[in-house]
Amino acid sequence: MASEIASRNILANIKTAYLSKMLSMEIDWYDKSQEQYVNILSHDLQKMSILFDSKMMNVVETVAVIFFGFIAGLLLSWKVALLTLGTMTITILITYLILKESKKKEKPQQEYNRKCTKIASEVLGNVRSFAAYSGEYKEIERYKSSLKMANKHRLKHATVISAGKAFNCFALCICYIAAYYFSLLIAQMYAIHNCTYLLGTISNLNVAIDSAYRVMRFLDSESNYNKSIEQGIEPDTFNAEVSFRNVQFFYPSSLNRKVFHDLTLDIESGKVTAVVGTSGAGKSTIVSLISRLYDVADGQILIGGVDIKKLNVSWLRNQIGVVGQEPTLFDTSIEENIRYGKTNASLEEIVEAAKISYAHDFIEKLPSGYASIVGESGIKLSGGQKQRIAIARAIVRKPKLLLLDEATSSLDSHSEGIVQEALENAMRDRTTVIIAHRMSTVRMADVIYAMEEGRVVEKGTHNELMELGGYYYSLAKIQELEEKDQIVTIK
Ligand SMILES: Nc1ncnc2c1ncn2[C@@H]1O[C@H](COP(=O)(O)OP(=O)(O)OP(=O)(O)O)[C@@H](O)[C@H]1O
Repeated sequence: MASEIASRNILANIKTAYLSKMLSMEIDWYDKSQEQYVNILSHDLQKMSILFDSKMMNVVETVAVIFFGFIAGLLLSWKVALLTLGTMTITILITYLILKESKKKEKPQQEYNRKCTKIASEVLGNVRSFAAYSGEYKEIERYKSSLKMANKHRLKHATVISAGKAFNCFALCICYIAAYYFSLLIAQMYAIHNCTYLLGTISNLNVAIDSAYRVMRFLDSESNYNKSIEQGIEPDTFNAEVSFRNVQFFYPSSLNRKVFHDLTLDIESGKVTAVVGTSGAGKSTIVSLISRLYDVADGQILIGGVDIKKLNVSWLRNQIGVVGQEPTLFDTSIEENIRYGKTNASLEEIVEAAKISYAHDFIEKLPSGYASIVGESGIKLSGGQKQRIAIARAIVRKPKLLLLDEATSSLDSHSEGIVQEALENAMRDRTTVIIAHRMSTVRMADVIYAMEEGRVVEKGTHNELMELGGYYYSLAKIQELEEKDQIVTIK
């Protein structure tokens, strides 16, 4: 039993360390190797657990049986028949009770295991969102506590089963030994049974050792992200002025394709800057670089005049609010979903953020209000409602810089209207960068950059660029035609 407790704890620690390690990796690592390591999480950790399987503990039981065998042998004489009958009756009764109790204990254990799997898949599937909100540590804690609870219940369950097994072994010994007057035979039979089991698992053992080797090698590998979390300066104030200076960039997973050759652009503090362009022009990459999910290959990104590489990553991300195309909601309450933006936010702050993002009214109408559970990936809410919660999450931290990456593009025109209003409310008195396909969402921007294949081809206000009659103008006209086409098709 003690070895069972120890082995389960070791396995739980390895699982937590593995998830923590994955979350401590740079985003580019995810682009390259996440799939491979998720496989390890689901495959190798599973296989490796054979090393900690309770059946392996039968070796311990064998020793116990031999011991009890000798004790029982000493007791034998004229009471054999009575002893056998009595023991059998008690055994059946105890087995029934143990089975009943073990069923009860198994349920919570399974529930916590399911919770662990859910947390791991939520976290790994939305790693960019967690990085943006520095939420990985909170998740590791959640995973750890669920794993701890699963193990606690597993141990309760194992205790009941082990107690039953121990009693049955004892009872069996007494019965058989009493019948045959030959204790060692039974002990040997049991030992042979366990050896047979060990032989049967030899091939699995090889797989388990192999898997354990891979898991340990990964845990031993170096993670460069941790260093940057601890390093870097944290200026007293955040000046939301961003400058891209001759930036060259390629994604680590496709080194042969440069996204930016020589990108220079300025985001002025307190203004709304929009970036438009065809698909693949590099618009979203700008958002990833400002959040420092990746580092530039050459050139510089300056924030408030300081090279982004000199700033502390967590501090930087805490100053930024990001709203992406697909809102990432987690299967917890609305309140907790908004709190992801600021871990220590009070309920008042959460309500205030929800009011700004026009989410408060619909939240209040839900039966449990802010305590309503949103379901897996926010399934219980509409697209527009989810996006308004995502906006509340982005602004609860009162970010100096707001990055909106196609924040309305996945919505239908009805939801788009209200979300657009919520965004305009959120943008007030903030430096904002809008990445958008649709011209309607960028008209009001102070500056618009039109991009094509990683280069800025035009810069100006909507009116200036329309008058210019160039790239932006043609994008706007194409869109106008497409929208008309859609209206005709719908009619
Ligand atoms: N994680 C990644 N790994 C490798 N290449 C990527 C990655 N993300 C984007 N790219 C590539 O980088 C280029 C710029 O992508 P980006 O997403 O910035 O474009 P975009 O202008 O935002 O496009 P869209 O409007 O379709 O979202 C594209 O060629 C894209 O295929």
